[in-house]
Amino acid sequence: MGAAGPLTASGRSGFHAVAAVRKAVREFMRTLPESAAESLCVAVSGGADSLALAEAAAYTCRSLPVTALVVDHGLQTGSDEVAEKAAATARELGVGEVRVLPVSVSGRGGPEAAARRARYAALREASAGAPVLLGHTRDDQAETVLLGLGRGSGPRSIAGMRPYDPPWGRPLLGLPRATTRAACDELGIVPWQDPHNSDSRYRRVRIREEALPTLEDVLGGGVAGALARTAAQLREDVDVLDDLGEELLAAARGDTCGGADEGRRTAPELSVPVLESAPGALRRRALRSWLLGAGVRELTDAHLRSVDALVADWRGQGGVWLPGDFEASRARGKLRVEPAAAGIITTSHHR
Ligand SMILES: Nc1ncnc2c1ncn2[C@@H]1O[C@H](COP(=O)(O)OP(=O)(O)OP(=O)(O)O)[C@@H](O)[C@H]1O
Repeated sequence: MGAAGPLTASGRSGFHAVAAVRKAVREFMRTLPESAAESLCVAVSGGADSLALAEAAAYTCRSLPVTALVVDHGLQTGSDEVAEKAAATARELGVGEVRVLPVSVSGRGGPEAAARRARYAALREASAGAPVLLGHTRDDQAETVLLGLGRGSGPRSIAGMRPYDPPWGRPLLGLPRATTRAACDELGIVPWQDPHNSDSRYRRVRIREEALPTLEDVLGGGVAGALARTAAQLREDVDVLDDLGEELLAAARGDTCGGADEGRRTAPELSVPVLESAPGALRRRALRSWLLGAGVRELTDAHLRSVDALVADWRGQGGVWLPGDFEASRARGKLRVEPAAAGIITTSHHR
């Protein structure tokens, strides 16, 4: 079809949605640091969002090598055909290079979560440091915010997905999903409909099909946009607080201007008096960053608050158990974290 070609050559009017998607990509590209804009990948599932995005990237970034990456999870029979069809459509839309990445899906958390992990890992590896554009739209953002609110998540979650969180780029976060659907119509392509997207056993699907329309009835149209705007405002605040948390962490580690030495960076002890003097919101940010840096994963708010209690509510309690068999403890005015097997004597566990 060579859609990018004929659309440009004919200069036909009426391609409003295609133009809107291209504009979003152009504006996104302007925000990238120069070093990140030498080549580009687009993650293409074959759905309307990522196909409209692929066309816009190929058209807008003609001077760059653009590669479409299609992940085949191999979960359903025929998944290879879906992937090949997505790849063929991306080629038709003008993408120069297209790669299908077969992945094997296994591990914890059910097939959906495992597929998602495998997909992001394969995309990251195949992109070799280039930005990877994803087709998340404003509606996806609104759903993410509502899901976070329903779980009682913290501000980082409610702040939603970031437009650029290297290597992931999300140029379409400001556009409604209807625009990508309309763009596909204008381009004359029929996108793949993921059966999961209409399976009401998924909470996200019910948010999309039931909760958001109800909220629109009550609050008026434009709720998705409003939620996305709230998320964007929150992101600015979260970024400031995160930076302050990092400063507190550096102070608690006793870093000098030159930064911590290598040994300290991997398992630094933190000064309790420095942490004690800070507000809880910053302290918990500093502790989170410290624990992640030490290799602790899957930290919940409850874990974080238990570690924080070693600082702010100290009653001589023992170590705090953390996922991955780490233990945080306090002794002689210092906090430390290390693998539990290292022999810390634990008098109380927070499992
Ligand atoms: N099989 C796939 N191959 C390549 N890219 C994909 C694939 N599936 C999804 N993507 C990319 O991820 C984007 C978001 O898709 P989807 O919402 O289904 O994925 P998700 O990562 O599970 O979403 P979320 O991040 O909201 O949980 C798509 O627009 C596309 O860019």
